[in-house]
Amino acid sequence: VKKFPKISKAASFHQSAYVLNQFGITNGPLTLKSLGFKNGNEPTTKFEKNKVRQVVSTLQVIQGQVEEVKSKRVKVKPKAVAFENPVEIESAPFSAKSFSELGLPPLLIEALEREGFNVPTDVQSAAIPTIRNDHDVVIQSYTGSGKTLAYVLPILSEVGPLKGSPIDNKESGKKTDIEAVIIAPSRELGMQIVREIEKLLGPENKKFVQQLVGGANRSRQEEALRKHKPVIVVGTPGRIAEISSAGKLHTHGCRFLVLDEIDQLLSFNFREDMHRIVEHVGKKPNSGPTQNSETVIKKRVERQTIMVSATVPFAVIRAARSWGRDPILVQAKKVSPLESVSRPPGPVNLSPGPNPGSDLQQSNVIFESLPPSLKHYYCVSRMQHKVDTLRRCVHALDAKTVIVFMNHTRQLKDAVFKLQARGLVAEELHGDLGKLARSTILKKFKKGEIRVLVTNELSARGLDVSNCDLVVNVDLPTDSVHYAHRAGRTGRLGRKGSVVTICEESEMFVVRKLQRQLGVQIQSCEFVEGKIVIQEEK
Ligand SMILES: Nc1ncnc2c1ncn2[C@@H]1O[C@H](COP(=O)(O)OP(=O)(O)OP(=O)(O)O)[C@@H](O)[C@H]1O
Repeated sequence: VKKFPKISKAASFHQSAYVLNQFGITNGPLTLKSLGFKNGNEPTTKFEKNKVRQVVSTLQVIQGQVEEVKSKRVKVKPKAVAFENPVEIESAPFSAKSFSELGLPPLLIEALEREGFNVPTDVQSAAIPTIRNDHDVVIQSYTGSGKTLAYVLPILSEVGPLKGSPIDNKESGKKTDIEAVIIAPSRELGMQIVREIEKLLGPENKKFVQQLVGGANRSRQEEALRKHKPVIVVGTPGRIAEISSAGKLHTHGCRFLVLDEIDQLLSFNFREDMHRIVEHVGKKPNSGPTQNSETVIKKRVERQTIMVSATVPFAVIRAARSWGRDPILVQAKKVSPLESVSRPPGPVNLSPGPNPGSDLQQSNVIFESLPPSLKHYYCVSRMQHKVDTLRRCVHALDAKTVIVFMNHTRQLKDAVFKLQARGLVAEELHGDLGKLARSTILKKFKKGEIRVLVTNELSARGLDVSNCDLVVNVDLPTDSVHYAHRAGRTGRLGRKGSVVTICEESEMFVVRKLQRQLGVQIQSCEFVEGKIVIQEEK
């Protein structure tokens, strides 16, 4: 290996990249240029310098691997870096103070300001430049940290009416192809993403995004595709695959494919539809590859794949490697090659078996998935007293907006009946209700007209009710991934929130297991005379 004198951070970066190249373990397009530095020159701004520092330290970990392999003179093979030794970033090099620092177009910044979004969250600061520089990514950060805008903003900066100046956009109105496909596992989540995009587009440009979720009228959706010619579609896997197979949705030239809640999209019931989607969306090359010999960057001819979730079990890493092109793992204060993530210790089912989520149960949740501001408690109660304990819990914590999780619809309905009988404004939300009833209840809950929403796993993922201050598990979640998503309905975007799990004595071992797997303290508590009493653990 040729030795390079250490001149500067940028040069050191090139050295790392060069060494890695020699061993054939470059992480694809992770170069200065690819991260947005003009011509790969020495970075000048503070933001650019921070980026280099971060990328250098990321690559140094891999370089360390190379050195180790070299000294042992064994066959060089990409080797995953154990995650116990992650790339630590001292400060937050990607924390931008404003959206304009991230190079978003002026019209988009105007729209953000109009909607009251002034400062990007950490994960947005990290994800936006990485996606804008053409990388496939896995975005992982805790619930409620703003992952939706982390991918929506780079898409809107390339696609639709907000991408350029008003003058440029006279032309862009004529574009008719689908340019971004966003997949979400549930109708509710899909609609929520659509609303987030519509808010930014404004009433006059709403038609640029179209929902294609299941449970809604398919012919109306097809009619809207024909009539409005949207550039972004958001939908559930079944409906998108269905309309695409019928030849009514043309996505071959699509530039972005987003898989939101990717770990859930990997479950068995979505398998066929997901297969069709990843095989078809953006698969038609629109121009031949061009290669720049200096920087070894290939111009992208296929879609850019963006995969998102708060929980990233190893199954996601595997899927991302096969569906994405050298994907990069983007977290709140860290950007690293996906290669640096190794399989967590313990048994992991590597074959995509028939058991949905078997991987989720067997492999650890390998990243922080819970907001740090959350407080976790558990309270022991007999089965027949659980609803009464719930009621006392709501009063003791003086919670105003409460989401309660239960596992079985019949018991869920009973619980709502009991709460209402005791004077609490409570409603049920589950899959047995019609779609109209579901959206009406959700709207009322978001407006604060319902104090306690009793629901099941349907609402665990992605549901964004910003002022939810308490989550209660009346039935235990099936595993730590489900706990994380349920808990994440509160404490959104740095707000305070509490999670209370009501369990029987015989279930306490499950709570301890959750505590270990998630790396959080779940304190024992009781509700006495309208107050919460926290008990010291023996
Ligand atoms: N930069 C920002 N400034 C203010 N509010 C923001 C910003 N980014 C996102 N939000 C708001 O924060 C809330 C949470 O965002 P979002 O739903 O995207 O979180 P998430 O990380 O996807 O959560 P989950 O993992 O639960 O799906 C939303 O109401 C969103 O509008």
